[in-house]
Amino acid sequence: MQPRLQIDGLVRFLGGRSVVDDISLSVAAGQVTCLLGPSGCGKSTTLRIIAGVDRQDSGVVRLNGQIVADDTRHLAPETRGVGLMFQDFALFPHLDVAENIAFGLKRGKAADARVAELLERVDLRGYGRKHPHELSGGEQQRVALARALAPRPKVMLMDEPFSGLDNRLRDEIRDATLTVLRDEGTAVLLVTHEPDEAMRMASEIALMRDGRIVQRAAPYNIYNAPVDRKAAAFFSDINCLEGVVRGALTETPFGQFLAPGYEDGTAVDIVFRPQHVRIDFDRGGRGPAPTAEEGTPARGTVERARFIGKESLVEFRMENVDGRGAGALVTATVPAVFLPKPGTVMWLSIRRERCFVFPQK
Ligand SMILES: Nc1ncnc2c1ncn2[C@@H]1O[C@H](COP(=O)(O)OP(=O)(O)OP(=O)(O)O)[C@@H](O)[C@H]1O
Repeated sequence: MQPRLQIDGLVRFLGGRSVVDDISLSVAAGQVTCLLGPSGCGKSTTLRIIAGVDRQDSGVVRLNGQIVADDTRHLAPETRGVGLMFQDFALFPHLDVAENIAFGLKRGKAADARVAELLERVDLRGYGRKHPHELSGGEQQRVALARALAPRPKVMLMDEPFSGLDNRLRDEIRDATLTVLRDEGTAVLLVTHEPDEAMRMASEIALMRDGRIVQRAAPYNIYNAPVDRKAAAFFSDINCLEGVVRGALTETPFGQFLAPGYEDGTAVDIVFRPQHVRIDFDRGGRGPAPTAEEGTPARGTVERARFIGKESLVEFRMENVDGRGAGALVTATVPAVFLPKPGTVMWLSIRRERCFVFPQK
């Protein structure tokens, strides 16, 4: 199936540097792609080029198979047939909800029917005659979504559309928005700097850094197979042990790790997430037996334990094991209240498949 949105080799120079540096991606009908990355990495500029409110220095934008921007062509934003939803989703204050939603439509029976359908869809039946100031933030957001969807855009561009909402409302609105977009079969490109939002919304995440896409994958894959240490760290706190490769292996307090493809002497980081650390009590100086999956357990001493709402964070100082990894700090999260006293000795293990070995930069 032809992608609804396709961009190839987009480049944009601003302030003497390329803030968008050779970006390519495509989004199919019914798919939500999240452009995720830290502030200033070029997400909004990419979106603005696709919308037609900014112009690329090179590259091609295709919507529904048609070129809308390349070296010679630049279709005006209003002729591109894309829906836009930005951070300040400002509704027209002097128009009521129904008039806001109908704004981009030709007046008539079909428009009335579409407005009624959308009011139903965003769960605002009976709100048509209200004015924006009579609505909560979440309700205004849903009107903005309905307004953007009214002309049945095949592609929807969203830039941090939920950032004005408070936390609890945000989750609810995100889910509701997703349902509506899926029902409409819209191809969505959503810009966000929040990994949680991307994990929650995306069929595919395009992780951006310094104007480039460093990894494109489904949320599960990007979380469980990050392309480098920074990509791993973007989604959660990480633990990092340092090692040196010898014979395609590297030694850690948790035994040897495979480091295939690295030359002897390469300095590597062994990266794993705190929620993938297993903790066991010390039984007379002994811990659990090593297994193929969990590797070799290693002993650590609790330095600090904190309860942070849903879970507890426990920090361990690792013991010296045959000269390996002495003094490394490892954090484990436990999904409950678990607050061992500082100085408590415990055994830590990590599932092999949850560890990533990256070259040190
Ligand atoms: N008109 C401009 N002149 C010079 N530099 C610019 C201009 N517009 C944007 N930039 C720079 O381009 C980079 C990318 O900006 P952009 O808004 O695309 O980033 P972003 O990833 O969307 O960030 P944020 O999440 O903060 O909006 C930033 O470093 C910004 O300072």
